[in-house]
Amino acid sequence: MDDFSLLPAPSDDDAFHEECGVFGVFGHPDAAALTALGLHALQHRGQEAAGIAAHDGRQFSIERHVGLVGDNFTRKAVIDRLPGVRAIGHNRYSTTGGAGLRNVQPMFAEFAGGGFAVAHNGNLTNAMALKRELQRRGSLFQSTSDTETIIHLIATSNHGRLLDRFIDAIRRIEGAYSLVALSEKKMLGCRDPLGVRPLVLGKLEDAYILASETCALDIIGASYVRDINAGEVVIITDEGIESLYPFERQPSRFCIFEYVYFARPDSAVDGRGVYAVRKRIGQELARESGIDADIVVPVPDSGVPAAIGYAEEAGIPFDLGIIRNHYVGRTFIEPTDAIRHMGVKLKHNANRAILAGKRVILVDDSIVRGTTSMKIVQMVREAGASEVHMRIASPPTTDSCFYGVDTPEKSKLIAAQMTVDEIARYIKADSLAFISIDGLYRAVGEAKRNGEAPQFCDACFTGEYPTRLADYEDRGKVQALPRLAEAS
Ligand SMILES: O=P(O)(O)OC[C@H]1O[C@H](OP(=O)(O)OP(=O)(O)O)[C@H](O)[C@@H]1O
Ligand SMILES: NC(=O)CC[C@H](N)C(=O)O
Ligand code: SF4
Ligand SMILES: [Mg+2]
Repeated sequence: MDDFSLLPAPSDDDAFHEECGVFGVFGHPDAAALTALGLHALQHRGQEAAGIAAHDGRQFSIERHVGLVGDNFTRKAVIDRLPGVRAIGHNRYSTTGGAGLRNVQPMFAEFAGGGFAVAHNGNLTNAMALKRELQRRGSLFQSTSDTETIIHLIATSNHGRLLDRFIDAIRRIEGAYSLVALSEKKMLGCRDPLGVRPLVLGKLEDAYILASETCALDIIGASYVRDINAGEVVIITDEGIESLYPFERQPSRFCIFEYVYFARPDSAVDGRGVYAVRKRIGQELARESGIDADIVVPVPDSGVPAAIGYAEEAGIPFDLGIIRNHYVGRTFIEPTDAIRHMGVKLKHNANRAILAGKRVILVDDSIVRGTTSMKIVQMVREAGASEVHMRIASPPTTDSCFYGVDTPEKSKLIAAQMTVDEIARYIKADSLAFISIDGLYRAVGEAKRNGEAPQFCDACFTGEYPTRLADYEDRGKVQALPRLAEAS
């Protein structure tokens, strides 16, 4: 029977969740410690689990833990168990397979030719079809993650050298992947042919660094060299760095939502500074849907740069009318149902002194289910605001992501069910406006969206997916459970 668990598990939570972060160091005596720091800088990309694999020239060692980097990779004893000048690491937010330990990355395999560890940000859209085929040919899967298919494709490839086997494998997978891998002699970095997920190259003294975002280079004092290109494989050895393009070249389709929400504002991804893009989104929003008001208030933290841009463009004062509690981890669970239904203000609270009697423009990055916006609008009104206008720094989210972002299924996305006016009534805002898709493209530096050949992946706003969705199209045909019950 087939395994439905390879389909992205739709999030049951309120919002968009993060994806994953990858990091690698080749040629530094503190490789594992630097990797722990890099993963800490990338913690926003995934908080479920983290792992580091290192190689000391003779053997691999690996540590994988459920939980945060800071809770598991700060002790010297842990870093000492990861010796060597080469290491790779991963922060996980699961998109395929459960959150249990067997799916935590990096994944490791003992091939006939040596050990191999791989860390993956993204999500494969044909992993289930490949898994079925591989299982029929005898592959024994140890996890329910999509990433493991890459390992079996390498193991069963007809090619000889590991690099050729790796290339053979990535030519068979579809979807989104930024990979960092470690073999006996090499570190590999690679982005899928459309470059949906980010990956940058850095240098620290003689060491090469690979990271999802530049903020992970900054934390270790590494310099930014360049982005890995869409469809590029870089091979880092003691001799230096080489690059290959094993796919037919095609225009890239970087995830535009990285600029809206996922990436850290102090990062540059795919060649653009995230903070500057977010401010420009706010400016575009103010031009497109400006309204008379007394203050512009961000929904912290993700709404802040767009709100600053909005306020600047509109000439309306910016103020922190909502304060965020920074100690609310993503995993805080309200202790009882009764308390959960009270809509406890765990994360945000109104700053009454700022809001009372004011006409308020609230700026947030996105509306997914509408839960956050509804709570915040109510909170701002209860604090005495005379009007509440909501402005959103992305177009309506109408479709799910299959490329490494954990989104609710389409039926749970409020913008897939309601018009903008209906959403405004639902969240009880005096007015509501989303940035237009062309406004978003202007903010990232394009004149407008090219409808024939969009410059980015924007499928969660347009429903136009840049790849086939083979597993999703097959979803009716398969069984619903992984064979082994998983703790998550
Ligand atoms: O419409 P909803 O389903 O409520 O989701 C939308 C909210 O989800 C995200 O925030 P989240 O609270 O996940 O994290 P953040 O603190 O990083 O903004 C996003 O920034 C919106 O505020
Ligand atoms: N969010 C991600 O990039 C997840 C990577 C991979 N699909 C997993 O579930 O482990
Ligand atoms: S569907 Fe949305 S979140 Fe997913 S890769 Fe495309 S733009 Fe990014
Ligand atoms: Mg938010």
